[in-house]
Amino acid sequence: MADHEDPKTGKKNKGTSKEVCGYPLSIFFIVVNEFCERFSYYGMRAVLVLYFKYFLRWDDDLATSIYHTFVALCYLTPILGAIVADSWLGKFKTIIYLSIVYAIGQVAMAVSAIHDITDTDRDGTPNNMTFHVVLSMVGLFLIALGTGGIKPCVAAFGGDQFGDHQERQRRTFFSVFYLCINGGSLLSTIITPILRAQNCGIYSKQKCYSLAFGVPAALMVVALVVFIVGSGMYYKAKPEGNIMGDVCKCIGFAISNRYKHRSKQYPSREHWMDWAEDKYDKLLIAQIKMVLKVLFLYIPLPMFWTLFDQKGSRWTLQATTMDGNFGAIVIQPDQMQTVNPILILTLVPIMDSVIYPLIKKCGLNFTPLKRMTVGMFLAALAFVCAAVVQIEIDKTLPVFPSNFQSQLKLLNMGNHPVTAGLPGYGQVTLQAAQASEEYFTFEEDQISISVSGPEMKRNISLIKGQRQTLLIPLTISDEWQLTADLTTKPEEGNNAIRFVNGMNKPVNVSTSEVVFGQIEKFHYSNYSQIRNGRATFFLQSGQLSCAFSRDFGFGSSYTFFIPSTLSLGSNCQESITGAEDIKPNSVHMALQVPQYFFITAGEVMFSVTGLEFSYSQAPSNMKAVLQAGWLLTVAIGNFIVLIVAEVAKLPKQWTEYVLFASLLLCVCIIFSIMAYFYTYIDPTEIEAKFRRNVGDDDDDKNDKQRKLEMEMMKRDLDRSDDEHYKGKQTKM
Ligand SMILES: CC(C)C[C@H](NC(=O)[C@@H](N)Cc1ccccc1)C(=O)O
Repeated sequence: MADHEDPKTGKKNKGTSKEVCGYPLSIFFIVVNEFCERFSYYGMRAVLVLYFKYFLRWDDDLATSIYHTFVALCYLTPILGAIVADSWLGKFKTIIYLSIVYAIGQVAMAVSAIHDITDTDRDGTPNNMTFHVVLSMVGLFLIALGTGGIKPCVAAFGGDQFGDHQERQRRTFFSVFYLCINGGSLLSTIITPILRAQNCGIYSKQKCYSLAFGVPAALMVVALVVFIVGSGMYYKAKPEGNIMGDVCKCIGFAISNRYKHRSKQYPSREHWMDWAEDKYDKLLIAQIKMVLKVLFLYIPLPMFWTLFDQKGSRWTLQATTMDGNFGAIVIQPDQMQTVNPILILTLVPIMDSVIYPLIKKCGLNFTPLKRMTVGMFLAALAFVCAAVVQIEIDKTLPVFPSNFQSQLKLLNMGNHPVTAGLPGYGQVTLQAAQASEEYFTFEEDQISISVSGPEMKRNISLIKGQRQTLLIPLTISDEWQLTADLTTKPEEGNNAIRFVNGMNKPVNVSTSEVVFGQIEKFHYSNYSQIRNGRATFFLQSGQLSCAFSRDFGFGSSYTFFIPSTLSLGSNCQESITGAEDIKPNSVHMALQVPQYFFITAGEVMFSVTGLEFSYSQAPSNMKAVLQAGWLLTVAIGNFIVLIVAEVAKLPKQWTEYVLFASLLLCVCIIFSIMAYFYTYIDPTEIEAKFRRNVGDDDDDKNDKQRKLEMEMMKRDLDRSDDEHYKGKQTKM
């Protein structure tokens, strides 16, 4: 039997697997597994909302709530996976079984997105939507169970591969692990939207969601195979029975025993958990103390994730009000999110090889808890940057009417100039086919407008809180029309475009992608969304057929007017005029880079460190449980986003950013105080001391001596130093 194998079990001992450059070879399989798994998870997530909206045909509200519930579930299930791993199956088997569940879930999603399965009339839309909804919900549930369940196990299992002599390598492993997470997620968030945009199908070609889910499913199978291939090389710590059950019973006993002995006649004990000593093993009590100490420290942490997870929601919404034209490339608002993994891939190596060593060289002891505090501070700073950007954006946003106001624009549909008298604004002259530059604001419910050339006078009813355009007709006998205009910026950085037909006959308008439909004479079309860039519009009315092109930025709204003078042979490019109802976004998306930089630098300091900290401070039999505790802070953070957004309905977005920054700053101060009183421990050392003591039980030591030793150990546990971080007593 090889000397790196346990003589009793024949299994590998910790830190004794084949090494490459001082690293156990087994971790190669673990990091590749993580890369593929994260590709699978983030790739599927990237197209999920669109799948809900355009395939299942759900409305925006339902799509976003199911999406957030799914994400929250993914961070709640780690606790299940961790309990199963630490108490029953062990991490290796848990990862294998839950990965199979996960892969089945991904395959279910891919199958649920094949429209041909229920498209009996072959019109391109599924005929039995229930089948697709049920299958996709089952798929998502299995994925949440799988991804969440294996998450705490994979990180802890990776940490397990290192021996006590490989402390430095283990820390590097957690950085590489984080790089793999972000490498996988970056690639998939770029690739799966491209796959989705393809057309596929047997009977009819539709957007290819099945491929966008199928590739992540395949990657999950690859992740599983890679993990199994490494099987012979892993150190597999054995689960120690129903540890979570024992922990709960032990805590329960300590509390009830303390209560029973509440009278002053009983001497107090150093720690409330010491009241369990009457019944429970001292080692178990020591391990529970370690876990509770860390979990207590985690209480303020969800606030970090509350800010962090707003990248995907609030910040993406902010980007929709910005200009994403970077010259050679145009960035869509949701693509800004890829800045995070890109920065992670650059910042992690820089931090590890330049910044941290430099800080060490300066003689500063930059302990994990200090790093996490700085990480929180940087995240708060990111939100201050977001607030500053928001203030800049607000300056460029249109002023929409309040609930006590209404706004009106005028559009002269005639061939001659007209002068309109508006209460409070005097005389406004409009050339033929011209619209007023701005909206006029009124507080009245009704106004009287007199127009000269031809003479007309009308009473106009206005709607509070609304914007309207008054179409001034060609002749007195024609109808006066009021359009309902937008009172919000168009979504997702698109441009809202509509047409007013000033001709005496209907006209059809379309682009290669959008059909405005037939617009009756003197009527207007609905708004249609046009993406940024150049768009060409085709007009067709009887014999008349022409086209004109316009360049669009982001978030604008235009009303294009088709004049009555347009006829066969007319040049549409020159004849069609456009009124700018909402100006395009003018604040550049590049201004979001500083906030992304600070939040990502914060993430590197907070999350990468926290991952390793959760491993290093956990007792050997509760490594996965503490990883799950760490991930639980992410789940709670996500819930806080929902609650705060609902409760604190602030009038201005920038004030909400400042509120979040201030909350995190307060939490950061509280955390730094808590961290100051935290003393790092070496769980292996403490556990070894307790075990040694149990082994020595047979020796004929007198009771007094043993009691003294136990006392010293207990004190050790409460005050122990972390030699890896300083060598002397290290706080914070
Ligand atoms: C929240 C998780 C505990 C940490 C980790 N996430 C990340 O590393 C993100 N930077 C990944 C990402 C990718 C694309 C867009 C936004 C974020 C994880 O997933 O394990």
